[in-house]
Amino acid sequence: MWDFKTPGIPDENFERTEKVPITKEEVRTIQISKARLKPGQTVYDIGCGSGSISVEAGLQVESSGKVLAIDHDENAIELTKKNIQKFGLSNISVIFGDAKEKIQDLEPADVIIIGGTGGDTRDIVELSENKLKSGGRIVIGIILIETLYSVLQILDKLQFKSIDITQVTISKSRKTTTGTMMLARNPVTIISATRV
Ligand SMILES: C[S@@+](CC[C@H](N)C(=O)[O-])C[C@H]1O[C@@H](n2cnc3c(N)ncnc32)[C@H](O)[C@@H]1O
Repeated sequence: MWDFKTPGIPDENFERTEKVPITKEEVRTIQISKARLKPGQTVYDIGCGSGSISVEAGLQVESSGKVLAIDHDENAIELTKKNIQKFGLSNISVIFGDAKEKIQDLEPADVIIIGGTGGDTRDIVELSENKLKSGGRIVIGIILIETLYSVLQILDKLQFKSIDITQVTISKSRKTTTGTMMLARNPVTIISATRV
């Protein structure tokens, strides 16, 4: 059982597989912070991958809230279920399928977190507009510049305000024979906004 509510659970605490990418803990921490989660909220984690965002969100919204974790990859769904079990959470439901279809049947959300859905991200953002409650938050993690451009274009046309764009490049230390060097990871852009 994980005892802390602070975002940024170390990656090594999650079950991992080679087949499923995980949003690294430092980026995850920023995403969770931008989501401004509160107890009792309903959250979608779209492209849940390892389920690390779902677990962090599940802890933040507490047992009075819920998280709907969606992925179209069976390996991701299986891994997410393992991590939910590992952290002993009962407020996360897992949905297998394409988020563009599955999102249509979901109850309205307070927060939608979208991560690494590549070419589908623009369409998922567009569909999210009608699924977010007024005042709800959207947080999008983006790696590809094509995705970034398409999301910026669509966000401007939708009913969102306070659009914030943050790009981070995390470097992590590695010991060498002569000292400690910093190794840079790829930049990640995090867009967050509030539904009007
Ligand atoms: C970078 S991973 C997300 C990592 C996750 N946030 C974590 O912390 O483990 C992106 C995920 O999005 C999923 N995905 C991509 N397009 C999707 C779509 N249209 N519907 C559902 N899942 C999708 C992929 O299968 C993949 O597991």
